[in-house]
Amino acid sequence: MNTAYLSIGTNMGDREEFLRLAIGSLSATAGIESVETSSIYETVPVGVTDQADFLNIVVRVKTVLEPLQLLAECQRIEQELGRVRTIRWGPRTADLDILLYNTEIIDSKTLSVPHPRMRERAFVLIPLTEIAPECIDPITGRLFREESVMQEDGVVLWK
Ligand SMILES: Nc1nc2nc(S)n(CCO)c2c(=O)[nH]1
Repeated sequence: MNTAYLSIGTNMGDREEFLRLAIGSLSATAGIESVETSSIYETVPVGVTDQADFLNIVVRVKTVLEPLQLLAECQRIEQELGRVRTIRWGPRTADLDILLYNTEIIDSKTLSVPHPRMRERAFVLIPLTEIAPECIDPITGRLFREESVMQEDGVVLWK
């Protein structure tokens, strides 16, 4: 059994409903045995800042799926929830990013793990360290909570 961490973000429509649907779809996916979720955080947009605030969570999944199979399922769920890739970094109904897969380091055209921008994203680090405070960066060998500067501004507990 493998352990993967995913970041889920949404800033369009009924944001909480999109999170609920994304979690439900993950739980119903063949090969995903369990889904544990962090609290929900409301977060200011990073990247393209003139857009609506996001709701973000991090989930821990136990899965027999290989990394690229898990990626395909995340992309399927994004499509199911109406993700239209128009403006890069723009608004989205649901964005599912693979953060970590066991302690693997993957660097391919289609998938980079650990997620290359996760260390600079408080909207990832805060929910990640909530559900996995002992999570270690497979590249540096250090705890994410210690190695990453977590600018907590812009990330507020929603529920
Ligand atoms: N706060 C926040 N900013 C973001 N910018 C992008 S792109 N995204 C989508 C995830 O890559 C987000 C997000 O999920 N949350």
